[in-house]
Amino acid sequence: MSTAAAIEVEKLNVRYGDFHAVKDLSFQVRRGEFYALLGTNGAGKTSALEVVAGHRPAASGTVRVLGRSPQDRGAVRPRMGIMLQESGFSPDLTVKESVRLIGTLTRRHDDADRVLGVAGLSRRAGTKVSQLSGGEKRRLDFATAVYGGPELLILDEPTTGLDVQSRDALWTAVDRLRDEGSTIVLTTHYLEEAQQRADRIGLMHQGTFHREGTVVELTQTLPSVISFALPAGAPEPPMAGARVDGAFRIETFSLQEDLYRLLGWAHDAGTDLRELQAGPTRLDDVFRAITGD
Ligand SMILES: Nc1ncnc2c1ncn2[C@@H]1O[C@H](COP(=O)(O)OP(=O)(O)OP(=O)(O)O)[C@@H](O)[C@H]1O
Repeated sequence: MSTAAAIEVEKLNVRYGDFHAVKDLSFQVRRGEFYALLGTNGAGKTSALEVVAGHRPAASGTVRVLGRSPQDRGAVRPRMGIMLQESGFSPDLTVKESVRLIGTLTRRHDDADRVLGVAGLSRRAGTKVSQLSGGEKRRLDFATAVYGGPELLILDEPTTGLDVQSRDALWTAVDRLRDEGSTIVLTTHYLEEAQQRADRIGLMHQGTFHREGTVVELTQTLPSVISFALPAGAPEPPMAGARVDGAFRIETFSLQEDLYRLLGWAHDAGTDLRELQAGPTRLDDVFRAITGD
């Protein structure tokens, strides 16, 4: 395995008793890359990231983080920020104390007030963790993950439960870290978050990858769709397509070309293309295709 990668996972297996949650999963995240691990509920994303974070042992397989074993916490934790789905803060500590404690435990250095500002928690600095709302706890998780501007940032569903402003603030902070060269690994069920930012995406279902690639590589595996309706008595359109409830639905890998042809035909025939819709394949479509829904 090369040491140029931020994360190297090879044939990772995670088991819970008899249940095989992650099956022979292999992937690499390059340094400076934004990598999104997407998938269905229970696909095994968190289980895989917990191994990468050093929180869970693998049943088998090899995992290297920044060239080290994730179990080598003394070497890895100062360089890696982690926001998993469940935080383990002491309820009696204040927000600021919690951030400082994580800094001490991970041996990362930063200005606690700066980080609380980034996470929108400045006014909550002296509040006990037990008195935070769900969204505020999530922001505290984020604050501790970005404390010290880590080289590698792991974000497991970071925006779940956050209001729009908090989400925007989180992405601003992540984008800044990325501009500074940090590697980002994200899981999310908001596919547009990944579609907008990820350099590459791994799509997981039932413990393993079904696809991996850039957004363009993933979406070009499925056709785009052109749909429209025609007025009564109009001639047949120039390309074959399915007819659903009187509307035409044409699947194509040459969207622009076919659209051009269709518009030319409608113009020449003097026909309206009613409710015309045409759009590139979205990540949601690829996602639905792998899960068979
Ligand atoms: N501690 C555990 N004991 C037993 N089974 C578990 C445990 N943790 C997770 N699982 C099971 O392993 C599978 C993978 O769970 P995991 O949390 O890794 O999925 P995920 O892809 O992160 O899902 P989600 O998108 O719903 O968060 C699920 O079927 C889950 O029920």
